[in-house]
Amino acid sequence: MMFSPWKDGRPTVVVGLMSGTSLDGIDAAIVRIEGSGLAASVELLHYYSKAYEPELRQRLRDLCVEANSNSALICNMNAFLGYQFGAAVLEAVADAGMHVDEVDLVSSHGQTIWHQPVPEQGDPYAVASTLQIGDISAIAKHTGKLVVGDFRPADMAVGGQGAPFAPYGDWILFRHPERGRLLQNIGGIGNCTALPAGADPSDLLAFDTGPGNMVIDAVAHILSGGRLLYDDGGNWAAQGKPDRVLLDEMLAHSYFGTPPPKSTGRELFGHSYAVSFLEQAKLRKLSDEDAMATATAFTAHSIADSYENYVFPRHGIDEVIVTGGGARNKTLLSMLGELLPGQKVMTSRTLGFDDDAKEAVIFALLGNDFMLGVPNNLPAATGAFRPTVMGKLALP
Ligand SMILES: Nc1ncnc2c1ncn2[C@@H]1O[C@H](COP(=O)(O)OP(=O)(O)OP(=O)(O)O)[C@@H](O)[C@H]1O
Ligand SMILES: CC(=O)N[C@H]1[C@@H]2OC[C@@H](O2)[C@@H](O)[C@@H]1O[C@H](C)C(=O)O
Repeated sequence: MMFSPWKDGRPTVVVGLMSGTSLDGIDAAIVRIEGSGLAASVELLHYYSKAYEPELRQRLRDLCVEANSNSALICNMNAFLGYQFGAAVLEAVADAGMHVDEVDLVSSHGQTIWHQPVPEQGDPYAVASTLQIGDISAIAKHTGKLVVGDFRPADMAVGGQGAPFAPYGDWILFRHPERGRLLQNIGGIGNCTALPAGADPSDLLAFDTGPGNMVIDAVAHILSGGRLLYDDGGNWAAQGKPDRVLLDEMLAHSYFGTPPPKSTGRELFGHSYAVSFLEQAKLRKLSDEDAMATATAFTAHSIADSYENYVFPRHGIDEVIVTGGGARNKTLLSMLGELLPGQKVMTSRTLGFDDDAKEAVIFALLGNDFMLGVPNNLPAATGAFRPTVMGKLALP
């Protein structure tokens, strides 16, 4: 079964949907794509984002915590989010001043609620697994569009981590013939892609560096009594000083000593991590400002240490390009700049690319490849033992 416009080799208009681990909402990128695979070229036509309402965000946060979650809640939310994603597609198209008939495909990441790339030890039933919810049939029936989604399990089924996928788009969007670039996304989790000058896809090195905003957000939320969802601009952290002793304890986490490929999520650095961090901060009598500064320094140091340990020994890097919501945290960026004195640290906006849209653009590319039967995982990034076509299709 081959659909137009892929059958005729025409450019396609795809709505890529991404809902990240920070649980902040739905990003939609409407793009025009020509070609496929790593040779594709992509033009961003419109970017639209819709924040989750606070109650929905809280329910999703609960779904990610074993003690607060159950199968009935997950089952319901899978369908509910499908309709939310469908509605977001229609809103994005209207916001772009386009008609839904102009769209060929919707490609949806879904909302990760569990990601376990390394099976639990000692359980004979344990395998690598990952769960992104937001039913693609609900999106397809709501929008009347073909929908591709549920990409990650396919990579795991061929031995990969099911993440990170960003390197695929980083290579298409940011590779440079003369400059070595290090792309650092700071969303809920931090993930990086090293693109040596004139990189070949097999030279790529990519992995999750650890927490992005996840710990910072949780600490801001708890310390503000639920008033703040994040530390705007990093202003709160800027008023404090990181506690070196606590920071060193945090950086001794086994995740940081594990060489790539590796990926992580709320399972390691979610709510319970933040709660135990705050218990330690209390024992050490840290002020709220110092606790915020320590949580922020934790992300900055985990990123810089990852580069020192795994990237710089292998690749020449000239510039570090930061994307994701963490690019708006000035304190985090200045800490990162201080820890990387030999590097030019900049945001992707400096290069004229709207960093908020990047991940949604990448999922549009992955969905387009799926429709052509083109392998869309990057074994160099995910650790898979072979390339494969990732995704599943729902008809309108
Ligand atoms: N003005 C701001 N100041 C500080 N931090 C901000 C600001 N705006 C956004 N952020 C941070 O960025 C986060 C959202 O980032 P982003 O949308 O890139 O994450 P995500 O895509 O959900 O996560 P991931 O990339 O891990 O899947 C917020 O939760 C917040 O911590
Ligand atoms: C399981 C999951 O949803 N992982 C996300 C998350 O957000 C950042 C990091 O953790 C990355 O591994 C991934 O998303 C991006 C898009 C990726 O696959 O590269």
